[in-house]
Amino acid sequence: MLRDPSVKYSPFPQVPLADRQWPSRTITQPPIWLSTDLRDGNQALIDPMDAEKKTRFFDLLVRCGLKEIEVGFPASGATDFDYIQNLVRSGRIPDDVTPQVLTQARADLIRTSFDSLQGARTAIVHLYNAVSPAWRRVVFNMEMPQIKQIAIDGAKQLRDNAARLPGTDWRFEYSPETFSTAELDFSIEVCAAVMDVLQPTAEKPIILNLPATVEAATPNIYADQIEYFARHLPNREAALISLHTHNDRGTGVAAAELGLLAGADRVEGCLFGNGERTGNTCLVTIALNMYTQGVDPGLDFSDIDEVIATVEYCNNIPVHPRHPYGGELVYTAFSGSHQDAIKKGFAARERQNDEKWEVPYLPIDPADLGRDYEAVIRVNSQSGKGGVAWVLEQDKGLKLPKKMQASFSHVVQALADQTSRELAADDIWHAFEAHYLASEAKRFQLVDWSESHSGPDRIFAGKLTIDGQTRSVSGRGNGLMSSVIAALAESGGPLMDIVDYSEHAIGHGSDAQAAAYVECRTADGRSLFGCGLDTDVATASVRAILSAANGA
Ligand SMILES: CC(=O)SCCNC(=O)CCNC(=O)[C@H](O)C(C)(C)COP(=O)(O)OP(=O)(O)OC[C@H]1O[C@@H](n2cnc3c(N)ncnc32)[C@H](O)[C@@H]1OP(=O)(O)O
Ligand SMILES: CC(C)C(=O)C(=O)O
Repeated sequence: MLRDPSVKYSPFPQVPLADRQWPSRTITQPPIWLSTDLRDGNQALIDPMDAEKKTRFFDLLVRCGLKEIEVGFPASGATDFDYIQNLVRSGRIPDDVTPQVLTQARADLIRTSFDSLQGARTAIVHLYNAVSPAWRRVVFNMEMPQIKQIAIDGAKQLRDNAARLPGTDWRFEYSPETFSTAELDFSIEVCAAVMDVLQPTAEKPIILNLPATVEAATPNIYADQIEYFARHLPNREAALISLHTHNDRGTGVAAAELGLLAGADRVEGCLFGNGERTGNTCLVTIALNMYTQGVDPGLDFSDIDEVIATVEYCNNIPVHPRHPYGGELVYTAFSGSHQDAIKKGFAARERQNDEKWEVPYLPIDPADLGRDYEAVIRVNSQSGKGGVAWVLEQDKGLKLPKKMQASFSHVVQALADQTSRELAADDIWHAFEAHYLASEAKRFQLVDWSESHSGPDRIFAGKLTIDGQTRSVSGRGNGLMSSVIAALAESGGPLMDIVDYSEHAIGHGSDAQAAAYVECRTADGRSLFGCGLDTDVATASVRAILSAANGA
């Protein structure tokens, strides 16, 4: 790296727009969406999609609600050309979906592009040529007037080919490629020249797509560029302004969002941000960002896992586990304070009377995307009692009292530190079983019991295994639990008092079980926690006392 990067790189200049309006606007309605997965996404893949993959992707895009889909670059070769022709002939393009194709501004390529769409009811042909200084100099070795002429000639080809194939309702899109690094007034001049040729109207507008072909500035600059363009373009009402951002600086989504504030009508992008280099703007993220602001994006990602599976299959690229909204880990908290807040958020939700979503650390309800709540909390060495309790509740229906949660969490923490890995629900359950529930290794185990009354007292008569020997024990108290404690004390067990008791049902009907929890205090002031599970609630509480005694 250079000590002084300014010898090699220059800061991006400001846009001369003193009275910019976009910063005080909000997005209140969705744009027109175009998916370029089958074109910009596809051209960036190691192995571009074959017809089978393109078909699967196309069908997915239709299911997600895309109404404009860039299906390929027909002049690139037979793979795309044949796919597009077959797509048109197959009848699988719904009436409300418009296919779009991209072409360079070269007469033969434009002709091929039109031919690929022959027979389509309606279609968009998208023409591009780069307009920025570096491309003019390096790629084309041309001055501004010649670059403008490429666009004008291309527009004439669009017009003439549309006249050649009148069976289709043709629409046109023009991209001044590299718009965001070009002189704004020149982009406007070129777009206006293209409009002069194609004569769009408010009823049949041209799409002017303004790409950040390579993202080179902060998103506010892109927004300024869009607002400037929209305010200075002649005959603005005859154009739909479209955004096409790339993610080179990691702000492709932000740029598109600010571009919408700046007055754009349409957004081009790819699912999960596939595309050249760092990718195109992610349509899933922008759409769901709107959704979480209460704006219906008009795209349906309610089965996000199906979307991911198809996208990963077709692109042969995994969706990153931290990708917004879709990533495997984006609704998962491992850390204790997040888990505590999420658990409280879900508990508060059960008590509230409306749908408003206010679960801390979860910006969207995972259920809206077809995800369940199982993965929202996972346990490792960073976790806390709330997380452990959540997993036991989700997995086994156990609702541990708060102090017992804290006590058991030490057991789990030790296990996580020892194993240095995530603990699965099964690991946690086995630790709980080993710690609280009956097992061969426990000192006191229940075999059978009965209860009788003597005046105000209760008399517990139990058959227990104590230190491996089956023995009959009995105890007297003013309730069942105190009589069990008395029986234990007379049989070599600890002297304890009950400090806290709770119980709840697990499940419903004849399969229901009772869970009982006790906190006992020993003569020397220690707290012992116990849990008992049984189909009978009284037996569950007897087991809970024995469980606490086993902890002594
Ligand atoms: C920003 C983007 O994503 S743009 C889309 C890019 N996508 C693709 O390129 C995928 C499909 N492309 C292809 O299959 C091929 O590149 C083709 C069929 C388009 C063209 O193939 P070829 O002519 O063999 O090669 P190539 O792409 O290198 O052509 C470069 C020539 O086109 C010119 N050119 C580049 N872009 C354009 C344009 N938009 N309009 C007119 N001419 C252009 C270049 O200046 C260069 O001209 P030169 O040969 O006189 O120097
Ligand atoms: C052709 C245009 C729209 C493009 O893909 C880009 O500039 O990134």
